Amino acid sequence: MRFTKMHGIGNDYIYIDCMESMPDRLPELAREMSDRHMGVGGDGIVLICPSEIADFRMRMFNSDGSEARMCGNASRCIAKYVHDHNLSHNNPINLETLSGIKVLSLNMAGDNVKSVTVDMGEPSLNKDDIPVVNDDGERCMIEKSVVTPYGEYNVTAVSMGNPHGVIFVDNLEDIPFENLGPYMENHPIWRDRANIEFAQVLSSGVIKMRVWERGTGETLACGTGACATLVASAITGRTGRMATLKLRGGDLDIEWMADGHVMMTGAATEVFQGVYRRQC
Ligand SMILES: N[C@H](CCC[C@H](N)C(=O)O)C(=O)O
Repeated sequence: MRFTKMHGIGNDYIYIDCMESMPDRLPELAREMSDRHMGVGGDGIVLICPSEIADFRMRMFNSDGSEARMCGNASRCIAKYVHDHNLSHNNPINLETLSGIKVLSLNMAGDNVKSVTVDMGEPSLNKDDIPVVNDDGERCMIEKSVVTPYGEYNVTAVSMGNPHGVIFVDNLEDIPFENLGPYMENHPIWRDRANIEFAQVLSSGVIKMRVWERGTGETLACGTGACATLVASAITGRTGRMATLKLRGGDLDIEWMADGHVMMTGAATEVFQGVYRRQC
């Protein structure tokens, strides 16, 4: 099985071109290929498939085998892949996802893809959309206090087509990330677990963040998580509607437009291609 290893500012996935055929037992394949010792190694797998309603269709599986409804960093890498591998010369490219069609704009330098801007669509703060277990009759969950064995934290729930819990802290160095991340990912307030973002606002236009992803654990970057963090920051008055999100793997420029759509711009990198011998 041929594959291409790519990353979006360090959020590394294994990309499989499924324009002709689709492997079976995808959760098992995701777990096996993502293993960093006995497989290829990655945060998960991403399938590039034909679509009847867009240019391409994305399916994305976390390293634990769970399928996600949207992946921001992978969307940018798909745009670069289909351009570089001559699958399409459209610009923008329409990508079908489980969270609707996303529009991917290639920012070119000559024939090289310098960066990609993704229209991530509109966020939702409605607890039913995230989904959050609704135990207090509130429509949204904004700065809700959650008591944990590691201290009390205020959580803001945002959907970018997938669930996010955003926690603002004074200093990212001072949090018990390895314990708090999985605890919050699996907290019973989430019906389907959640991606957890820890964010430190550095200025009105710069936010530093670390992310514990649902189904993968810590990643060096999370595109949907960066968008969710910007939205949470704007609605809680910490920043405006545009900021640079500084993640461990690099920066993303995010803007929450007046029309409600969130635009995310960042790099996409192809690292190597290979042939995988399936074990399962
Ligand atoms: N772990 C996420 C999917 C990957 C999202 C992230 N890698 C991104 O770039 O948006 C979830 O289960 O919803």
